[in-house]
Amino acid sequence: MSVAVSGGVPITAAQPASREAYVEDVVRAFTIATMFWGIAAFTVGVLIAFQLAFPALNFGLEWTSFGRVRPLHTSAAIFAFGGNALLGTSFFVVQRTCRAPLFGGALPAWFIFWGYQLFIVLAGTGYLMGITQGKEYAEPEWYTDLWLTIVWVAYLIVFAGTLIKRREPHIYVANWFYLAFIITIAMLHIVNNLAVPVSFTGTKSYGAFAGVQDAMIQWWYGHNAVGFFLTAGFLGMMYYFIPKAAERPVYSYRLSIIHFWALIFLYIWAGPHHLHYTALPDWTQTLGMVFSIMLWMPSWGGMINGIMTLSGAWDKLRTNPSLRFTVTAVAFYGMSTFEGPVMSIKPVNALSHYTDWTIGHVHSGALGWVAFVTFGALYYLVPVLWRRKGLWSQTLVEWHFWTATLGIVLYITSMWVSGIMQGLMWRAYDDMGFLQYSFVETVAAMHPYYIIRGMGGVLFLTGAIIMAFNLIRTVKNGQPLAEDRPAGLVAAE
Ligand code: HEM
Ligand code: HEM
Ligand SMILES: [Cu+2]
Repeated sequence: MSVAVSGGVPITAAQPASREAYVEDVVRAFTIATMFWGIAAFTVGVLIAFQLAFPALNFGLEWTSFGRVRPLHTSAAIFAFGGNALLGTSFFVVQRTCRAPLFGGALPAWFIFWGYQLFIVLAGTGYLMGITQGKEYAEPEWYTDLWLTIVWVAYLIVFAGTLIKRREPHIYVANWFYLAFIITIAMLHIVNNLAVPVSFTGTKSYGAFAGVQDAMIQWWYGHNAVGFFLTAGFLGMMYYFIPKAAERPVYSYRLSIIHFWALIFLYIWAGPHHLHYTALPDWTQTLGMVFSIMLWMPSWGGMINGIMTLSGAWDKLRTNPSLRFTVTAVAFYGMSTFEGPVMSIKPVNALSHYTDWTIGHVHSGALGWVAFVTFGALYYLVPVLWRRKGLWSQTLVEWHFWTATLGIVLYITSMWVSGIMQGLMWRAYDDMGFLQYSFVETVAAMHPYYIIRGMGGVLFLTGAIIMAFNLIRTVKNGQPLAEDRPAGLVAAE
């Protein structure tokens, strides 16, 4: 079936496959890396969740303290788990929708794979040793940043090169989103990490910006890391894997183009919603708020397009393991992109900022959207890449789905309650005009919610381990496809 063919000469499966083959070994490696880093990131997430409930788990050591392990979690989740998923699926999708093997063949792709893993290890080990720039989601020091820049440029060349030598007249919409992700992340990474190293043999550097300009650049980066790493790239995934699994064309091609450009144009301006009530000029904060509210529309445009692609194929939701996850992911995407604009409204942010409400918002996006869409992609990819008839166990998919969903619900609801309670306790005054609660009283009040969140994390992690087991079994014991389909270039798919 072809989701990508539009216009031009219709290509049929009968057309002889070319001698060239898709580069698939690297995609298989990225798939394994995604699974591996996912479990690592969730495990560290569970650890820091329980550290907040039981400080003894810091073990009194600097290397295992919350302050060092937290960035390990965020980077492992976003860049190692999310990043490997994005790189791997983008290489899979761009080849099939362009009917062209990767530009440059397997070698540059392997360089990107190992280069990216090296970046992850350099970053992670640095954090544990206390090497950090102190910028959230951009913690790695200058040498790691430089290395990532080299790998990323190679990635851009391979991806764009494949698009250029495509054999399809049109560039399928998933690739638009992947390309926007690659280009924008390059720009954000370079500007936010402009720094002068103290020496070439040392790890320390000083950033190019200072004061409020530094804050502005950092949150221009941070917000757009959400917009382009955690959103645009994963929308690319949505636009390939939902239509493929549903065996239906995208609901509206026109909507996909409109919400693409609207998303890109609006996201870039919304960063100041991270700096409400700071030294940032007031008009800038209002600008960030207005653009955030407008962002609601293109976000929901994407959600509608993803969900409506199922119209006429709703029954597949029951039987197709991949769709189950991707469609639930899109629903969570809709939820977190509704919550985000609400939280960007200044009086709302006055309550939510610094509280667990933000943490809940983050994880409804991270667990519900980013991780679920990735799980859906993995359930689709593994049988295809390893030429298996289907997954080893449908029942285990069912178990994964429900443990993970329950885990997310526990995580998000406990953070809503604790976040709003935290915000209200901080601002409560007594009759005499004194603060009603000391800070430590608000910390103690959080305790039960931190335990609930931790248990949610355990469920989510358990689900991921079930998935890994099922996928490994699929590779090892799954029924091979009767006819080993050649990896040659057939009709764009
Ligand atoms: C088992 C699953 C997970 C658990 C238990 C977990 C737990 C946590 C905890 C306890 C924190 C620190 C909260 C605080 O400082 O108060 C945190 C922060 C964070 N996590 Fe997770 N996490 C999980 C999965 C993920 C995933 C899959 C992603 C991304 C794809 C992610 C992204 C983040 C981010 C971005 C932050 C920083 C939030 C902020 O500063 O506002 N997490 N996580
Ligand atoms: C229309 C879409 C969205 C808008 C307008 C939005 C808005 C916001 C706002 C206002 C905050 C709180 C800032 C603060 O008080 O410090 C926030 C935090 C955050 N959001 Fe969103 N959000 C959106 C979607 C998403 C999605 C889909 C994800 C994840 C996939 C996400 C991830 C995050 C993260 C990681 C933070 C925490 C940043 C930090 O302080 O470390 N957001 N967002
Ligand atoms: Cu933001």
